[in-house]
Amino acid sequence: MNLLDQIIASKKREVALKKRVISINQLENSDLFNAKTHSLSKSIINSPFGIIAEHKRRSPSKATINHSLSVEEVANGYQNAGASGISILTDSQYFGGSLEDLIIAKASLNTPLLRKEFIIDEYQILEAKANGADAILLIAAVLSKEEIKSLSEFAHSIALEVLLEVHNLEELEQSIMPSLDIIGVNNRNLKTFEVSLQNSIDLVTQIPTDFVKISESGLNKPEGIELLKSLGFQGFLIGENFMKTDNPGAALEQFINQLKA
Ligand SMILES: O=P(O)(O)OC[C@@H](O)[C@@H](O)c1c[nH]c2ccccc12
Repeated sequence: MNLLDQIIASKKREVALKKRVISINQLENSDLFNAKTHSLSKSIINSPFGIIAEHKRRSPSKATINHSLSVEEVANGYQNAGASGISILTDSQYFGGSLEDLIIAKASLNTPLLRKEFIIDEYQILEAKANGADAILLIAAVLSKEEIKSLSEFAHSIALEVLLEVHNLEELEQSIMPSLDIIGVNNRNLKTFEVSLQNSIDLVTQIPTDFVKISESGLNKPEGIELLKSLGFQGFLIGENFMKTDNPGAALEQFINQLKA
């Protein structure tokens, strides 16, 4: 079993347990559930570089990245630096995140928030809304076409946008459908952790124009962003490059300044 299979197997157990602790009714009655959402896709297109900056304490491929800063500090730093969106990893077992991180980020921000999670069940989409997310991630590598359809339509029914992550042409062709807002090409293969910008370069022309296009993972050089932008990407999801510093917000600001230069 590869790591991605292990993550999904433990996610299934986690969701089953959580359903017994917090009911759907409780989620739907939470204050944030009925709060107005902000459009991540619009925020990306309305900005010259559309950077979604990620809060990420650790990852299976890198172990510790940054455990010393509060999510509040990181998220505020990102917002002040001009992030178009902020991605909050909520998986605890492999990434050291939590839904509480999302609530804390939401409390001080008006930048669109992405719940970064391995979503396999509608329950997690309700949780995303109840904890302040504006958008959810769906990963094509772990979902069937039918699942992507029903989960994305469900997200739209509660005013959340959907980022679909693909890693190769097969995944893209199988899963493209109108109920998606943003298509993200992951440069990291979640099964082997290999990173290559070539994934983004190869797939960009295959993504229909009606979707916002973003490139994800392993991005750490302004030149890479400029190249990908010239090929048609409108947004960029970046975590480790900022999180590995003592001041992720300042690192983002510096990165954006280099892009403008
Ligand atoms: O830290 P990086 O290399 O800049 O990558 C950010 C983001 O793309 C990555 O965390 C990610 C992309 N898809 C995911 C799916 C699950 C967990 C994490 C991810």
